[in-house]
This record gives sequence, structure tokens and C-alpha cells, in this order.
Amino acid sequence: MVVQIAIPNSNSTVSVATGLFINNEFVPSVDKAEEPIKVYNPSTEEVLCTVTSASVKDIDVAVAAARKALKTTWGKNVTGFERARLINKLADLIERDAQTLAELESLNNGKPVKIARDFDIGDSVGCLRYYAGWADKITGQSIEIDRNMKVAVTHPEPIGVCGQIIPWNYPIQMWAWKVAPALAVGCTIVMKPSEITPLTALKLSELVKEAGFPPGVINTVPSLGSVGGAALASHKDVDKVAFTGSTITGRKIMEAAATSNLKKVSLELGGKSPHIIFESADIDQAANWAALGILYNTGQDCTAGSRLYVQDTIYDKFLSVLAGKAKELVIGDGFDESSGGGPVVSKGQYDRVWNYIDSGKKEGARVVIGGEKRSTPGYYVDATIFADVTPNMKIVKEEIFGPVLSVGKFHTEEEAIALANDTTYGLAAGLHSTDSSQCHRVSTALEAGTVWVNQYNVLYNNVPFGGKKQSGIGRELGSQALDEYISTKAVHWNYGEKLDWPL
Ligand SMILES: NC(=O)C1=CN([C@@H]2O[C@H](COP(=O)(O)OP(=O)(O)OC[C@H]3O[C@@H](n4cnc5c(N)ncnc54)[C@H](O)[C@@H]3O)[C@@H](O)[C@H]2O)C=CC1
Ligand code: BAL
Repeated sequence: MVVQIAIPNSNSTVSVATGLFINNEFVPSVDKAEEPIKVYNPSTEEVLCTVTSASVKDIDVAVAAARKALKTTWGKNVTGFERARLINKLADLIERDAQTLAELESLNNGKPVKIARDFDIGDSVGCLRYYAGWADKITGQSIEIDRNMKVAVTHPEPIGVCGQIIPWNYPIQMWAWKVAPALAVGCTIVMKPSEITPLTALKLSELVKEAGFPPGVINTVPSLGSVGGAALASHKDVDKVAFTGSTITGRKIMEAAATSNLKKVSLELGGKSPHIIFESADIDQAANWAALGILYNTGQDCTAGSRLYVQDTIYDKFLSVLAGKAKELVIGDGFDESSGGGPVVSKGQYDRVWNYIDSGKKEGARVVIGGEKRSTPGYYVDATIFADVTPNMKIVKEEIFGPVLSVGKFHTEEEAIALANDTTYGLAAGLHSTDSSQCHRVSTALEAGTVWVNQYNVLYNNVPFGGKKQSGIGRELGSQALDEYISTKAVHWNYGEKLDWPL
């Protein structure tokens, strides 16, 4: 159940245990009801290995392990100091193994090794340390009722067993965003990584054991969304499900939660984020951020600034500067040091992105750069910019999740705000202007959970992140994420009042 995967351009291999990680052991499926999952390298289209796929019965086993740990070794049975120590230890181990984890992430997801190591893993280590810092600082309240007779106190208790369902665009980082706050407050976890990118979650599971977490605190169950993901969402003994992925799947998860046990749900979903460039902006800087906004992670980012609106007075100039910047980014093999972006993650995603590019052409958008397929292997999509788009085009309305930018023109600030807010999504938005009153007015008017002013796509572990409208429910990161995993108990204490009976 351990495979050795060759690291390109070296004589080394990385070992991956391919079973289900339950109770700190890698185990086979109890009923082998599911076909093993084939895991691909998107740079070569080759199969890297197969991993065990959890069946519905395996999910039951993992949930039972998490429940047992919650009642015995974790939950209310472990101090915040000890939770902090273990989370910090896990962060140290991830930092120690950052290069290997980055190579594995690159092999399975396609993103450049240097980006996985310095950004995804760097931020994930920071995320674990941030929440380790919180673990012994989670406090309730003492609420005055009557100083001579009564007081009420609140206890922030762990909500319980958490199903965590994560996507393939940031396999390690989404893992860290989910597990860190849950562990900090004392929850136990059944983690379902994406079936497309399960390898680093399995590798991280080895580190969970090495760090010394008790068995059952974090369990990892690669599985198809329609099997393991759906089983977690509808499980009667799961207290909360945290999800990142598409809005369609988020809706299914909420329905499953509602019709099973009304578990708490947090959803971080899709986006079609607007990015506005006003005429006073520093054009060179704004073009850098606009390029980053759509090309980072090859556009496979829920916050991708995929709708760019440029003031008419600078439209042509800005487009030409932006096109030059976009061409400078090398989209190539993740093991090539010069690559700033990799292929898209899978054949499915590749076909999906190309369908959108074809639709943009058919609907009459003007191709400024890109829009042509490569003839070499790998799921590569080059930076593609469509100009002169109109609001009803599919490429303007729907999330593409690829390096495909739609650019439109506006005349007034009001028009820019109206275009930006003309979407069912509300995850993020950006604006560039050197007029500070305008920055304030527009950031207030934009309907989004995150607004970037004179920058784009930068997130910090201590700042909350999440969506409005159909981009999600709840917040990740910051102290707000802790609330997603806490159930507050109010204890009413009487030390003086006598009850006269009958009433
Ligand atoms: N907000 C984000 O960060 C993400 C958005 N997406 C969007 O979704 C599109 C399609 O990508 P997919 O991989 O199909 O996304 P998806 O939302 O189906 O997959 C994300 C996760 O949900 C799981 N899942 C799928 N069906 C489920 C179900 N019925 N119950 C519970 N869990 C389930 C998957 O196994 C995976 O772990 C992308 O092109 C992109 O537009 C995809 C991934 C991440
Ligand atoms: N960039 C925020 C995380 C996400 O894309 O899911």
C-alpha cells in the first residue's frame, strides 16, 4: 500500500501510502466497494499511481473513529495548551518536508514546485501556527444577571465531528485552512480530499501521526465526491461539514445537511470576480495585479479576477500593457524553474476551459492573446484575453477556472459598480485608483466578501475570507473561522434565588 513516485529531473522518489488513513493507520477499504482512484500528472497526462477510494461504509468507519477520539482523547479531554503544542509540531514537520510536499503537489496538481513550496506550503505552515496561537486563547463570557444571586457563563465547546471536503486547486492550503481552526477548538476531522489530487493529503496524514495527534483526530478518506463527499454531507453522526468547491456541489451539500441531521454547513464556493481599473490608476502596477489576478494558479482560483473593467479613457493603452505582461508569464512544467504557472489540473478541467474559449470566440469577443491549443502533451492552456465583451456572454457570466480573462469598458464610476455587481457571485473584487475617496466609495459599493484596493489576490491568515451571495456561507481564516467550529453552551447558575411554588 506504499508506492514510490519518481521525482522528475532527479534520481529520487517520494513514497506515498495509498490506503485510507483512519485511526492513525493506513488501511484498506472495509468492503472494497469502490474502484481505486487513478491519480494523474497533468503535465504529462500519465497515471502516477492509484489510491484506495473510500466507500460509504469506510466513511462510517472514519466517522466512528473521529467520534471516539472526540469523546476520549480530544474534544473536551485535551487542553488548549496541548492542542497548540501539537498543531505547532505539525507545522514544524510540514516546514521540514516542504520541498518533498511541494514536489508531490506539483506532480499531482501541476503547479510549479517553487510556488507550492514558497506560497501554498509557506502560507499553510503560517495558518497552522496562527491557529495554534488561538488554541489556548478561546474564551467564553461571564454575563451578569443578578450579582447577588445569579450569573450566566458561556463555554465555547468544539462543535464535534467535522467532515471537511476540499478541492484540487490548492490541495495543501485548503487542507490547512480547514484542519487548523477545527483542531484549535478541539474538533475531530474526517477529511475528504479531491479525488483528482489526493496525494498530498495522504502525505500530510503521515505527519499527523508523527506529530503525535491521538488516533482518530484527523482521518483522511480519498473518495469520489458522489460517494464519500455525499456520505459525509448526509451522515447522521457528522456535526459540521466544511466545503470548498463549486456552487453546484455546495448546494447539494446544503440539501444533504438539511435532510439528514441539520449539521452546520460552511461553504466557500465559486466566483466571477470583477477587477476595475480607473483612469487615475498607476497603469503599470494595475496591469501587474490584473495579470496576477487572472493568471495565478493558472486561473484555477475561486477569487480569480476574471472580469476586468477598464475606464474608456485608458482602455486601449491598458489592454496593450496588460497583454505584454500576460505574455511574460511562463506557463510550463512545474519542475522547470522558469515556470510561473503550470497546466490546468485535469482532462476534465482542460475540456471545460476550452469549451469556454470556444464559446467566447463564437459569441464575438475579440481575442487579444492566446486562444490557441498547444500540440504537445499536458493540459496546458495559455493566457487568453478576450476584449470588448458584453454582459450576457457566457465567458462573462460563468466561472471558467482557467487563465481566461474577459475585458470590458466603462465610462462612469456608477457604470463600473453596476457592471461589477451584475453577478450571482460575491466572493471578491478589486479596484485600482489613486483617488482615495473613489477607493472608499467603490469598495463600499462592491458586493463581495473581499475587496482589494490597489492590489489583488493577496490573503493573510489573520484576515477573514469568504463569500456573499452565491459564493458561500461562513468565513475561513482570521478569528472568525474559529466560530465555524464552536458550539456555544450557556450555563445559567443560581446561587441565591429561591423559587416560590406554586407560581
Ligand atoms: N471555489 C473553489 O475553490 C473551487 C471551485 N471549483 C469550480 O467547480 C468547477 C468544477 O470542478 P469540480 O472538481 O467538479 O468541483 P466540485 O465542487 O465538484 O469538487 C470539489 C470537492 O467536492 C467534492 N464533491 C463533488 N460532488 C460532491 C457531492 N455530491 N457531495 C459532496 N462532495 C462532493 C469533490 O470530490 C471535491 O472534493 C471548476 O471548474 C470550478 O469552476 C472547483 C474547485 C474549487
Ligand atoms: N484563493 C483562495 C482559495 C481558493 O481558490 O479556493
